[in-house]
Amino acid sequence: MLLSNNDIKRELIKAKNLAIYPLKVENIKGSSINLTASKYAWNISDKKSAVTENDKKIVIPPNSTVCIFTEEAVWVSRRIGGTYHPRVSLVSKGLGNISTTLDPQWYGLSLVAVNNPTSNTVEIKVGEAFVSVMLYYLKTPATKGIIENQASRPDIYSRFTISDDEEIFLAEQWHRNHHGIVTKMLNSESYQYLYKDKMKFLTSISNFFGHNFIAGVLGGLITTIIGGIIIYYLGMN
Ligand SMILES: Nc1ccn([C@H]2C[C@H](O)[C@@H](COP(=O)(O)OP(=O)(O)OP(=O)(O)O)O2)c(=O)n1
Repeated sequence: MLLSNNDIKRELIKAKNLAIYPLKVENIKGSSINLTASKYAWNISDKKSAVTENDKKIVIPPNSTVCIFTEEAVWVSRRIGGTYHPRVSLVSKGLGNISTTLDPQWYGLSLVAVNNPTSNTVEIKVGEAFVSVMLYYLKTPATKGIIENQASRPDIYSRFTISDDEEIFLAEQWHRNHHGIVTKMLNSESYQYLYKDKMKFLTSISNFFGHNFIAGVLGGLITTIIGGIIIYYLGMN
C-alpha cells in the first residue's frame, strides 16, 4: 500500500518505521517525498566533482551522467520499501534518472544517478528537490537483518575523486546508522513543527467534542439511537 502525505507524516512522528534528516516538511507531497540535491556530486566519466566552485550548482554536461548525493538521509524499517522517481521539472529539461529501489531496513544518504542525453549542459541547484521517493507498506515485514548495501554507498562513491572535505562529510556517523538518523530527526525544528501541528489538530478535535452544546447534541443522538434499538427489539418480542 502506497503511503500518502498523512501516512508519511504519521510515520515520521512515530519514528518507528521511518526517519528522514534533514526533514523538509514542505517536500512531503500527496503520495511521495521529494529529496534535495547536495553539493556532493561527481561526473561518472572523469570521476571529478560536478559542483561549481561556489558550491551553488551541479553541472551536467551533454551526454553525461552525474551521481548526486541527496542532502537527506533516510531510514526505513522492515515494514517499508520504496522507489525513486525523477521529478517532472527535471524530465522536462531533458534529464532523466534511472528509477531505483529503496530496500526495507535501508539507512543512509541516497546516491542518485542523473543522466543528460541532450546536447545542452543542464544545471541543478544545490538544495533543489530533484527526486521523489514513493514509500510502500510491505504486506509482511522483510526478513530481519538482511541489509545488502552499506550506508551511503561507499562501494560506489569510492570510485570518484573525493576531496578531503567530501571524505570528512561522507564519513560522518549520523547518516551511516539508523540511530543517528532517528536522533537527528527527533531533535530537529521541523520534527517539532510536525509534532506540534499534530497536537494542535488533536486539541482542536477534543475541544470540538468537549464543547457543551456539541456534547449535548451527540449525547442526545446516541441516546435516541440506543433507545430506538431497544424499543425495536421490545416491539419484536
Ligand atoms: N538512487 C539510489 C537508490 C537506492 N539507494 C540505496 C537504497 C537501497 O536500499 C540501496 C540498494 O539499492 P539497489 O539494491 O538497487 O542497489 P545495487 O545496485 O547495489 O543492487 P544489489 O543490492 O542488488 O547489489 O541503495 C541509493 O543510495 N541511491
